[in-house]
Amino acid sequence: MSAPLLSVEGLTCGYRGKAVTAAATFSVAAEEWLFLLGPNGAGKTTLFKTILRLLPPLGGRIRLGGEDVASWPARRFAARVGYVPQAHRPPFPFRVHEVVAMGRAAHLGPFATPGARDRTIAEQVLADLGIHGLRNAAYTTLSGGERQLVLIARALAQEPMVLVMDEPTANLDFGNQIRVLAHVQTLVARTGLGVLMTSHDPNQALLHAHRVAALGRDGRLQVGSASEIVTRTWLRRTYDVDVSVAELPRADGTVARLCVPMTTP
Ligand SMILES: Nc1ncnc2c1ncn2[C@@H]1O[C@H](COP(=O)(O)OP(=O)(O)OP(=O)(O)O)[C@@H](O)[C@H]1O
Repeated sequence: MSAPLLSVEGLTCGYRGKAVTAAATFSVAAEEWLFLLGPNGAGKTTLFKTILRLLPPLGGRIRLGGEDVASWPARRFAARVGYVPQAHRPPFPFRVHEVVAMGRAAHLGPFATPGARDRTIAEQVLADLGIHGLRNAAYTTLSGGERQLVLIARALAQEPMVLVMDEPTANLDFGNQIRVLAHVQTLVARTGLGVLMTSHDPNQALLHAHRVAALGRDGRLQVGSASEIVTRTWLRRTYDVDVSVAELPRADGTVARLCVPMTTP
C-alpha cells in the first residue's frame, strides 16, 4: 500500500466545544478499506462529519494527499472525497439518473451542467450497481434501500479518491449488501480508491476490512487488523454480548472468520 490518501492527526470532535471523541490519529491509504466500528452513540457520525468538514474540529488536522485541508475551498475537497450519508431526506422528485449525475458537480465549472462524459460515467455506475432499471424513476418514490443504492451510485460517479460511507448497507436486503460490498471491494483493488466506512456488522469488517478503527464508549480510537480488533473480548466489552469468532475454511484455501453468538435466549 502507498502513502495515505487521507490522514487524521490528533483530531478531536464534538459539539459547541464539548468533545465526543478523544484525539484520534489514523490514515486511509490507496487501495485500503478501513472500517470504523463502535457502539451506538460512540461518535462515529460525529467523526465523519468532522472529517467531511460539516463540523469544525475541536483540535487536530485533516490531510488529503499530505495537504492540510483546513484552507481548501469546499469544491476542491468535494472533488476528492465522496460521501454516502446514513439517512437522506428525499429532496425534489429528481430522476435517479439526474441524482447520480449530481455526483459530477464538483468536477464541473460553477455554472456548467453535466456533459456527455459525466452522463456516461453516471450511466456506467448505475449499471455496475445493478440499478440501471431505476434510472428514470423519481428519487422520492424509491424504497429506503433503493435510495441507499442511488446515494452510493452518486458518490461513485464523483470518482473520488476517498469514499466515506456511514452505514451504507443499513437499508439494503441481504443480496444487495453482499453485491454492494463486493463491488466496493473490486473498485478498491481496481482503481486505488480508499474507503472509510462505518458498519454495525463486525462480520462485514472481518470479510472486507484491511484495517479496523474501533471507537470505544470513552471516545478513544484503537486501530488494528480485523483479527486483532474483532475478538471475543472486544465484542463483549463493546456490545455486552458473548460472541465467539469462528473460522470457516473456503474452497480456495482461505479462511473466513465469522461472529457467532455463544448464548441462546
Ligand atoms: N448536533 C448535536 N449536538 C450535540 N450532541 C450531539 C449532536 N449530534 C450527536 N450528538 C451526540 O454525540 C454523541 C455521538 O453521536 P453520533 O451520532 O456521532 O454517534 P454514532 O456512533 O454515529 O451512533 P450510532 O451508531 O447510533 O449512529 C451522542 O451522545 C449524541 O447524542
